[in-house]
Amino acid sequence: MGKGRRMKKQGPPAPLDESKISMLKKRKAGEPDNTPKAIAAKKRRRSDADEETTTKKVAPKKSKANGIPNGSTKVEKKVSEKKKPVPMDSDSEDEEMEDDEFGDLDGVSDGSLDSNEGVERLSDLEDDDDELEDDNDSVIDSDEDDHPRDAMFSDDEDLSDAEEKLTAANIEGLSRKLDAERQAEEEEAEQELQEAAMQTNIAGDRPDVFGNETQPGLAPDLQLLRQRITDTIRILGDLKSLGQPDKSRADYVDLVLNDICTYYGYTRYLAEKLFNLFTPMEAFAFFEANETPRPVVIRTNTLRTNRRSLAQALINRGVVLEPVGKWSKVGLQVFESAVPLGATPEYLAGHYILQAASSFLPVMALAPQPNERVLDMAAAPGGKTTYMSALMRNTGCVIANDASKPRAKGLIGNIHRLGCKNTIVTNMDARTAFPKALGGFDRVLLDAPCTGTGVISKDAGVKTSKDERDFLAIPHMQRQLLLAAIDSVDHSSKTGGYIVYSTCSVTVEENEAVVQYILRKRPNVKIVDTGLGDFGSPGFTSYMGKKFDAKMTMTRRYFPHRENVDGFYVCKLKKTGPTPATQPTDDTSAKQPRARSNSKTESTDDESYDKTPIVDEDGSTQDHEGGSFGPFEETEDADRIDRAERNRLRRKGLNPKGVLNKPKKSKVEAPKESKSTESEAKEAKKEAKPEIAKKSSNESKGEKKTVTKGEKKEKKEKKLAKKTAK
Ligand SMILES: C[S@@+](CC[C@H](N)C(=O)[O-])C[C@H]1O[C@@H](n2cnc3c(N)ncnc32)[C@H](O)[C@@H]1O
Repeated sequence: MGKGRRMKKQGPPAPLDESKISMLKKRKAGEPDNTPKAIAAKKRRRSDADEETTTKKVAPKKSKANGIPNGSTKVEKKVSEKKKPVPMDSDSEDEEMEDDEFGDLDGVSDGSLDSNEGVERLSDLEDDDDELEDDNDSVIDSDEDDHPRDAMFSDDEDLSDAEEKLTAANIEGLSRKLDAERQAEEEEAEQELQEAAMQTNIAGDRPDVFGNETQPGLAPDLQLLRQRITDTIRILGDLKSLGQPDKSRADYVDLVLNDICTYYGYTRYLAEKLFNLFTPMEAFAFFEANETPRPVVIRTNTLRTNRRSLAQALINRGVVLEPVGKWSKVGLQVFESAVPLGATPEYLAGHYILQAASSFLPVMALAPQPNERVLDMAAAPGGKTTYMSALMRNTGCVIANDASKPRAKGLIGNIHRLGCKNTIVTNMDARTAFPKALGGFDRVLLDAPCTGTGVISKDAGVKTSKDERDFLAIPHMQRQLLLAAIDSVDHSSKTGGYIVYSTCSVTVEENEAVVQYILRKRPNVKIVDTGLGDFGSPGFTSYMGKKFDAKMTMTRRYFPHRENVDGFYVCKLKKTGPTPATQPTDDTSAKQPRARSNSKTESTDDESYDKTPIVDEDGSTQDHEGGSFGPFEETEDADRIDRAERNRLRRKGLNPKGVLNKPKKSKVEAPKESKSTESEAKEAKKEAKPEIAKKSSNESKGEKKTVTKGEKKEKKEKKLAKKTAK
């Protein structure tokens, strides 16, 4: 298993410890380090002396994408021979992550516990869960120096003899883990030191980063390239004193973007889009974080067991783990494993699911309650559905829908394995199926299909596969889905009336812009607090000169380089009134019947009707939907998508007229999600509704057809009824 970020605790980043840098400086200068931390570390090392260890010279840390060294100094590493990586299954851990979170789960066992056992355990668990609620405050982060192991499971368990035994059994692995953590920290500090030295070197003069162009035809020197990226970023941070007088900011941005494309392998289009989300320095950290995998996390299935029993069972199998962080009561971060995590008896019995930490968040925000009616609109492979089912303690009903048949099969596999008995799986295009087929839900989760820019470390293909067209077509679909989600909720639900919208993408087009759009289209919803606390960062209220609703700060963003989790976005909405009777005709859901409502009373919550005009940063009122992301109207979206397609073909050297006039299947037809496999994507193509570009002109026909069929059916039924009456 790799070190560094994978070993790091998931959560808010710790503040930079400057003592680390001075400590390393001292060490470099040959001075003994007499800080209490260093003395404690020496003691620990001495007590480890019995352990069978080998001292190896390890090559400098390499960048995963291109194999270039990150630093120039060689580090002496103390490596335990017993150390094992975390095997996710017999093939590869990353594959398993893919499989679990996004892949096809055909063939997954449906669990080995019989139903009686399940029922018995359930009653135990309910007690456990109550304990969980009460004890959460006592969690001590294991990063803390004082007796971290004692407190490891203190959020959901009392300290006891069993815990001591558990700790003892795990102590060897944990000490190795601590060594690894310390080493990762030292490496990081070393790198910081080098960067600081580099910064000091260039602080005095104005470095000429434009001078060393790669010779045409020659492979770029990646180490030099990396150096130039850091230099340029440094210059961009203080252009006035470090920039060349004849060069503008745009010149430097252009240079660094080209270098980022060459170094990390992004298309220029995507590199620019992602770079613009951050300051240059932070953008660099983001691109770097995408090169290393996130920590392996499993979620305890509280329908089958509790976290403590699961941890004990896995520790007995040689797994080194600890609670994922204070923010979750069911997550366990796995550091090492002697066994494949996707094939343990506990896995097969449905005691846990491999699930990325950030995937917990939308469900925690939705907070489904026992006995509610809940819809998971895009559910496969079911990580979130099964969590919802567990939070509802197998009561009420979860409709788990997915447009892809093969993925829906995987969803069924997981539902069986984890023992969810309150779940019904449907296989429909959620844009048109809801609320037409079913509505009036207490809560709806829309974990939308997206471009996957938050999970590049899992799927590097995103770097080159997502183009302008995707960033128009996918947000378009997300808006349609979100409108359908809102219309499917019962605003007068006694316990709910909530919608959670989430994506594993970090772009504004797929997140704040989608939410902004629906706020304008559905004045009967308002943004509410996600309940996820301070974890993550607030959503953007402005971007590239456009302003969004002030409440957008209540939505949450998560980034690989900040929280060490997959990039994610979570927005919670509350429906406060019924869907307006007259809907604009530019979205599909507008043409559908309204959600089933239990009450005819309208909400009087004026706060939800935020009529404040959205203004640009220059003060002008946006006279179109969504500002620069709009106008989001069906026909105009189709035009934009067509234009983007023509540009793409031209860039490829093809004649758009010749190509586009041929009858062909559009890429938009299958809202290919970065996480799905190719076969799933093909299936999704079959399943998905007609392409958006064609849709604009055909939709009205399609709608008419449906209406005509419906009318015919109605007439027939009336005739039949008359006959019967006669
Ligand atoms: C981000 S994944 C969902 C992951 C899932 N929520 C989980 O936690 O396991 C998005 C899903 O949306 C599905 N999808 C795409 N277009 C859809 C549509 N129009 N209606 C319903 N589902 C759709 C894809 O097949 C994919 O499984």
